[in-house]
Amino acid sequence: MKLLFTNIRQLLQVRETNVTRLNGSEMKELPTLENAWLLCEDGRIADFGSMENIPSFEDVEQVDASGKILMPGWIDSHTHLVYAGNREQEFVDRINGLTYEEIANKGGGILNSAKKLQETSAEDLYVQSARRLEEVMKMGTTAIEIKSGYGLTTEAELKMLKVIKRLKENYPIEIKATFLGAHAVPKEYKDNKDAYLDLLIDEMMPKIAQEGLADYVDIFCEKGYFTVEDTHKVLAAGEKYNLTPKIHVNQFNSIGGIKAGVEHKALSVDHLEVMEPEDFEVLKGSDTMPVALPSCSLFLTIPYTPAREIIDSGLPLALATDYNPGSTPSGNMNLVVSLACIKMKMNPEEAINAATINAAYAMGISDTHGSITKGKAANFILTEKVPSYGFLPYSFGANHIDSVYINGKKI
Ligand SMILES: N=CN[C@@H](CCC(=O)O)C(=O)O
Ligand SMILES: [Zn+2]
Repeated sequence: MKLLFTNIRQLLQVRETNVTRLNGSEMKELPTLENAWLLCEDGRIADFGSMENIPSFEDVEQVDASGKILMPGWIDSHTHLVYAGNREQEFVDRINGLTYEEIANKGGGILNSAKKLQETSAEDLYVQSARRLEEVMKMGTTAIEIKSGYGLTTEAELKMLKVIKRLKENYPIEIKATFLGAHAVPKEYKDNKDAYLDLLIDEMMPKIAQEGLADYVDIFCEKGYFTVEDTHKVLAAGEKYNLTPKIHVNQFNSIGGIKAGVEHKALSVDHLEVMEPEDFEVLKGSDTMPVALPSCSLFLTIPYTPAREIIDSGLPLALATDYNPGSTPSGNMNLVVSLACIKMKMNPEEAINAATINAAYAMGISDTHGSITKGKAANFILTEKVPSYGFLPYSFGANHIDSVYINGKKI
């Protein structure tokens, strides 16, 4: 099956040879082909070029992209999309003055979602999660990472990871699964966190590994959740099962989690709303991708990740949604890219690079996703008629998506 896009106003993120990640000032450049064509074959990008030199093709389905932009689909490298119910009440509590921390201390927050999830059947959880997955795919997300972490018992963590597996089987979108058993300490282990970590390491991890349910391991390294020492322990255990770390750090406090992540060769360190000079230093020269989650900052009214300092110090940066019921009940990557420009002072080029090439790196799929490169997955956003790519983050709140393609098929 061949699919040919013609008269593309702007073909974005064109890389003749694969680029796995963009550091610092490299993020300013977004290679763009004006008035272009692109051919897909068997779900992959076969060729592309300028309309001035378009070859003649036979047996192709043609899409006229006049006035439209064709670009790689968004890659969302950090989500908690599998969850039960919602936390609308906590939203109202925060409007009325409580903080996220105060709500968590009262037994709300992650523990509230864990209770709901434990009481929800696997089937119901699947149906709720599938609806969210379909929603984000329509908004241009063509690859996504999904975490466990609202189970907090062996049974419920496995239930979450099996739902992710079922989503992988039933949807064309690329999905990576992350085991986040260390998301919060369950009530029953309030005074014995070590016993919970033992359960996580000695019972949950072996079962998850045996059934091949996770690609990555995560931990919420934060005051009131898990310490740096806990982080070392969980990540070292994950290594034994080939679970590469992708961790939650520096959301509210800088306590040394980034250093721990880098020492364990974390693929990414995520959140980073609070950064100290030593955090920048440990990231320099590492293979770890910093990931910012601006819609979490918007929803919780907490600081935004200091993107400018990160990029201007020569580091790479990726963007993701953090879609979850407590801190970010939104999986809209278009909004994330707008917020990155508006609130974090990233240029449109930097934000688009952060949500495509660098996001692919943070998900471990750089070889196959994230750019318009021959042989990569034919995963695209075809926009409505827009004047140029800068209009996408500028006109925030609108998605401007005409259609989304995954593996060369319109979804
Ligand atoms: N910070 C930790 N975990 C999630 C939020 C969890 C929740 O509130 O349910 C996050 O990334 O923001
Ligand atoms: Zn998160």
